[in-house]
Amino acid sequence: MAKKQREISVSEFFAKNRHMLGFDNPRKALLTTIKEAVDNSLDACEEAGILPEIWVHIQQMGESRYQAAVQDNGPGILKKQIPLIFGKLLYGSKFHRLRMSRGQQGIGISAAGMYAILTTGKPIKIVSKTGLRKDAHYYELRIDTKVNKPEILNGKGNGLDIPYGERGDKIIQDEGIEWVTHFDPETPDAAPKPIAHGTRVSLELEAKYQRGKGSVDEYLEQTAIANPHVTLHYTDPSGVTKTYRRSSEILPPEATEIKPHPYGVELGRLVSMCKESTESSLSGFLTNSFSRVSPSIAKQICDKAKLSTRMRVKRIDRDHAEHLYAAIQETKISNPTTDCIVPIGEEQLLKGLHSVVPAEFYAAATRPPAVYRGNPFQIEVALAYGGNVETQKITKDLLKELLYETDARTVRQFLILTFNGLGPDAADKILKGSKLGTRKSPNKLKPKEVDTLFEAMQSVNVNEGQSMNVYRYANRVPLQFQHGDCAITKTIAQTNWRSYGLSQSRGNLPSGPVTIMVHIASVWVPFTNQAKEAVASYDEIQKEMRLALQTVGRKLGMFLRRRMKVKQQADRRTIFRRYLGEVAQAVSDINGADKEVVYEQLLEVARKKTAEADMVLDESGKAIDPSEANYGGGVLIVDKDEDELLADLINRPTEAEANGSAAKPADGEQSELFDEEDEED
Ligand SMILES: Nc1ncnc2c1ncn2[C@@H]1O[C@H](COP(=O)(O)OP(=O)(O)OP(=O)(O)O)[C@@H](O)[C@H]1O
Repeated sequence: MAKKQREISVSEFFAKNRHMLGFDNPRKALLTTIKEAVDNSLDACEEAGILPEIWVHIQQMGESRYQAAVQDNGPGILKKQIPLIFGKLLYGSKFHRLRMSRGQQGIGISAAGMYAILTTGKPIKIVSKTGLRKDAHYYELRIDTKVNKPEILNGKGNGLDIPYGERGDKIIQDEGIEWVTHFDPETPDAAPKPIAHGTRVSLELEAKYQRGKGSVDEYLEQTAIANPHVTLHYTDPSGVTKTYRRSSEILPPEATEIKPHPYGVELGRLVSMCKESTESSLSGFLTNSFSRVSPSIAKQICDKAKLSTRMRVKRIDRDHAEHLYAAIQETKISNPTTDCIVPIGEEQLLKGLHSVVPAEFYAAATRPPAVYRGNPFQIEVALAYGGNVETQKITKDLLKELLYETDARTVRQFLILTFNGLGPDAADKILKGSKLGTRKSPNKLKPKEVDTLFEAMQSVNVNEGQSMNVYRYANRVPLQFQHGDCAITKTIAQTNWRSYGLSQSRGNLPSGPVTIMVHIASVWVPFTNQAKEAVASYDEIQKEMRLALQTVGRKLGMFLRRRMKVKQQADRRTIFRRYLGEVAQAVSDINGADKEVVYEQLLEVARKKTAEADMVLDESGKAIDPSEANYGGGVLIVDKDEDELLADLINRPTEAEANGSAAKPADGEQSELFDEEDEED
């Protein structure tokens, strides 16, 4: 047995356990590859203070083979770093620091390269350039899993330098190197600007392209929501390019790096920090290695641990460290600074959500920063209510393509798996509407059946059968898998949405036409696995999520209650007004009174009787002064008709009343005239 013992390299381990990194099936492998590359591009651009522009290109190379390429206008990578970044697992700039970024582990893109090599044998190709007049570098490399080291395959093991200018252009052409050279011109007649720097990575891998939930398309769309400062060009395998243009020209403020907080450091880490420290005294070690430790706090810790402040750090053994660790827990140390967190912000959240999810009502809430295990974090929530379901947004051609692509066995399963927020009840309703049997296979539908399915998807009202559509984000990256295990989903399901006007069965997501996005921003997001798919359930994190959800929930409840009350009273007012003309005429016929005066008086009574249409309710449903009607910020009400309805009914007389036309019960056609106006209302 002893002879069989040998070291296992980290890449050998992950090659066997690729599911841990998000490569469990061909469809997910394509998504993870794109995601790792795009997240890196965004991190690199933001760190360098560059407004990101990213090109994503997926091409089908064989039945189950795709090439995924991602290019950015980031700072580029130094020549000698390129092989290590893309050809060595656990190599990166982000792991050893506490700074908010999308990547943190140093595994992502090299793991994608390793998966590509394992499944197709094709090397990962990288072009990188650090300035307009600088050489670009082109590498084709593979990861040697036995030793976890890069192996450069082109340029006799040295890669290829591409000089600036025509000579370089020729090399690019001759070698067939893919590289977007210019930005799209801002106006059709403007000269296109050259791309001065950036990185392009392309990989050929065994993969499956399929839209719907958990797809590349969904990831890119959700990325656009949470990153309104990014322009994203996406060319899908059919060659269609979709561009998400940035809606904000402002980069998020730069995130600052912080030192670890003493409360967040475990014993083992404390021991290794002592070993690695170059400080001579214990006091110096404590004050310089941790945040929020002043010399006086350091003294308190040392006193409690019964160690001298001048003790040499190198002499600290496990026993000392244990005392030190216990003393840290007993000492009152203020929370870490939280200015290292950069939230998206309520305004940007509303903008982002509005640009991708058409709805009637939007609310957003950004909580103040908080701390878990010594790590600062911040929670944000945005909610959109109303609007069309995804099934109503698609074209018939797209439906045909989706039916062809899916591997769902039944049409019912296809509907649930493909469209966000479409629960089993809604799928059943559509099936019933289309009169298709429940067992029909989506790939085998006849053209006529596709037509009826499409019609049912457009016409059947599935608002009630919809379940809440949840977008989860960590440091602006969408999380698309493991919903059930994620603290975000759990907290949403534990929140009581019934009190905010939605229906919900206990412990489940509420139903209704609602999309909610929850963002956790942190210097270290506690993921449940290396594939970074779900957030771990720390009490502190769940508490902050709950508070943010309640804030937007209350605003939604207020909107729904207001809308219902106003609508009820508006209906009543409509009915009254429909008959006032007739009544005024009849009264005038009986007693000779001036019918216009009678009409005015009756109108006044009707207005008073339906005064609640003018009433504004607070979040607990109590009536408040209309001038104080205020959701407390972070709210966007979009639907024009709805807005006009509210404004008209709450604060102003109707247009007809204002110009006096409604007050004239002149002839027999009067009631019809009212009817028309009422419908408009
Ligand atoms: N497009 C890029 N432009 C500039 N630097 C990059 C680019 N892509 C990767 N890097 C550098 O390469 C390093 C390794 O990237 P990798 O995706 O392997 O890990 P990571 O982003 O640090 O962490 P994670 O494994 O959590 O994604 C990054 O830390 C970054 O410094």
